[in-house]
Amino acid sequence: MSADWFDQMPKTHRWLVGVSGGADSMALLNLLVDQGFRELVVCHLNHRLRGAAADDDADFVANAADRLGLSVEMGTADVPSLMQKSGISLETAAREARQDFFANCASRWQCPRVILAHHAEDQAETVLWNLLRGSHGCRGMQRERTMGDLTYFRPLLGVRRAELRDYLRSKGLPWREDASNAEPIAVRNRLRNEAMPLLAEISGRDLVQALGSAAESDAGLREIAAFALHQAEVRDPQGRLHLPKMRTLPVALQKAALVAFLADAGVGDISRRTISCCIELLSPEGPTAVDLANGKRLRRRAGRLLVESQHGQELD
Ligand SMILES: Nc1ncnc2c1ncn2[C@@H]1O[C@H](COP(=O)(O)OP(=O)(O)OP(=O)(O)O)[C@@H](O)[C@H]1O
Repeated sequence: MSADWFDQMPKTHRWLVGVSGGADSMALLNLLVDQGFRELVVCHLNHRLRGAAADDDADFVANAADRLGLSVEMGTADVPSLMQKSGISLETAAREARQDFFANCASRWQCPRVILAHHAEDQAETVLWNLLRGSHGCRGMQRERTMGDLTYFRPLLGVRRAELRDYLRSKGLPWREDASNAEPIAVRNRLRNEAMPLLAEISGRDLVQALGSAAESDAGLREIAAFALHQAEVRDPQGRLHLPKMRTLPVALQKAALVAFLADAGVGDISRRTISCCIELLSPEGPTAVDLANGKRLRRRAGRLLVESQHGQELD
């Protein structure tokens, strides 16, 4: 199971592990211990979403860490009021609360590395959801992703959910079942419980494998594009996009350059539509600016493309 990752990573370094108490993260935790990772900090956030069951999850995780002789970080977040305050979905609020929690754990433990238990089914659902939302490409989660000062690792992206459960059963290890996973409340749950089984039935294909391969191909294309763009020196020393050089590139590479540039500038949700609008900035006769998410704008100025804040200041 992902033996390459477990072999390559330094086992004596400290690592934070995100553990909800569910089967996936319990399997991850025990696999890491089996593989000889010694300096693990088990991090659990109580989202305060499921009353007493959430408190039981927290106790369960704390006890499991204790039995394994590992350090623990327990946090709480008020996800319902976060949703209300910012008008965001439950999933987004929970994810943002977890990111803040991991960032705090990282600074307390002086450890900028977090391991998460996303697996092959999670990857397939992510690709499908991104496709449905109109994202650029068949984008999945990355095995390694740096956000700010923190790097997230997902060594189980190629491992099936059933394999993780089999592993836990074979070792007689318990886990907590999250009742909300079976409820059709969140989009992800509907994709998992309704759309994916239906699509698999209709196509007669292993959908998880097919979507996982699509994500891998997409990641490969992004790597090739990054290499070609580096060779073409499309970024100036300030990191802006150099328009005369951009204009010499095939359209697919122009789009790849825009996607990478916007991602680096922290523009989330880069849709196919956004990229089609931005590509028009390459033409001297086209518009001079395109509105992006969060009040940001992409602007053409003096032969370069740059990202501005809503106050017209250039962003680094
Ligand atoms: N409450 C939490 N505290 C700490 N880490 C979490 C928590 N919830 C999720 N994670 C981490 O983020 C990963 C992805 O979250 P997701 O909600 O998709 O998983 P999950 O359905 O809770 O899975 P699991 O079976 O691992 O509990 C988890 O596998 C785990 O590593």
